[in-house]
Amino acid sequence: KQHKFWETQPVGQFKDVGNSGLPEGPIEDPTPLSEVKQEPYNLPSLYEWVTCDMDNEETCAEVYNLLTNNYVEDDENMFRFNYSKEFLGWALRPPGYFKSWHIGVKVRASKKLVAFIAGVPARIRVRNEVVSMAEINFLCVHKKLRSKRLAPVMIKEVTRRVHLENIWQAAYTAGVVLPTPITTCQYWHRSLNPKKLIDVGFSRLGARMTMSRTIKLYKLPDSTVTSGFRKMELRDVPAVTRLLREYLAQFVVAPDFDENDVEHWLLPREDVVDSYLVESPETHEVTDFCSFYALPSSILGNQNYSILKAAYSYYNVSTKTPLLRLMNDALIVAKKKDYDVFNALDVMENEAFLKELKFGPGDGQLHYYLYNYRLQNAVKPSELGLVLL
Ligand SMILES: COc1cccc(CC(=N)NC(=O)c2cccnc2OC2CCNCC2)c1
Repeated sequence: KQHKFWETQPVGQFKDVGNSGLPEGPIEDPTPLSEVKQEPYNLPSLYEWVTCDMDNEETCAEVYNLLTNNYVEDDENMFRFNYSKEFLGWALRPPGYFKSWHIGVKVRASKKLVAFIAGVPARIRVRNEVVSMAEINFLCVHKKLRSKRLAPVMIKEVTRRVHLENIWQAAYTAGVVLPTPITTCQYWHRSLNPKKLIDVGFSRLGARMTMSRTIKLYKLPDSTVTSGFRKMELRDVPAVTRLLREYLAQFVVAPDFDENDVEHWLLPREDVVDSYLVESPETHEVTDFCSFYALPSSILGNQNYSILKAAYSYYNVSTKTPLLRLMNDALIVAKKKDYDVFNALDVMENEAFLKELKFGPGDGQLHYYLYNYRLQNAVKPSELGLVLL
């Protein structure tokens, strides 16, 4: 019964794990475009498909409101992701994006948006193969329409529209185990505003710890310590692209960023994404890079606070500045920008700074998946160079 839908899909199946007879790579071959289903999948008659034009303020607000009230919550239902409209506009419109991959479901009668799923194109390298993929994200069904089996038909519809653009693979993450994770990551949190985190129930006062002792434990300097540390600017795109491409080459799965991608995904945008680099004062060479994105959460049911300001570690490269010092500067700027917590996954080389910089382990895991692409051996989180929003 479990995974009835996923057992029908070209994904690594649990029964095949460890079967070294199956080759690494695409599971199914591309279908000739003429044979791809031309018309949308059937929805229950009360509902209709809509394409959400994220250039349109009103549509962006509809998607924002649906996610704000119905998207992913933590395991204890105390917090819910609250992606901002600006963030959604950024996340869904990278170079080469397809409007047709921003898919909504509306109630025919009321025109109310009750479900959403989105994809964006990405070139992802898997070992030595660069594969054109869709990164699928923001699958959301209104709380009142759960268990109506809407998610499978939405996944089939976005897959159909991705196929129409001659793309046959996808990457996605989930907090739940589906057939079959390519890796499972642990998430970690670094308190920046411990008093608020304890007040809202995100953290608990440590045993034998007082509040003042806890505040002192997480205190950070007022300014960064690395000389040459500054915000990334447009003129830095070529250097950051070189630095990032060289760095990501070491991972089994990683984005194949070009300058256009770097300009979109890493140039700072107020309250969306922040990027800093170290430019050597002597040689003016860009030697290090760190970045984080802004993903607040609604706090469900607290008298004093309604929003948790969270920064999420994005891509970081250290070649001259020790990673510890680079990431501590990232914490310092995040604190300065009034973030309450700095989150990170144990991907790439993050493990090297998590414990040292006083991150605590989160109580959940994030699983990474590839669609229609078999990876012989599971990837360790430290071999993963891909961060999805
Ligand atoms: C604190 O507010 C939350 C609101 C909803 C869910 C969670 C727990 C959770 N599920 N966290 C993560 O998935 C997570 C933890 C650390 C880093 N990235 C993460 O997820 C990213 C990447 C996947 N898409 C969501 C954001 C926390």
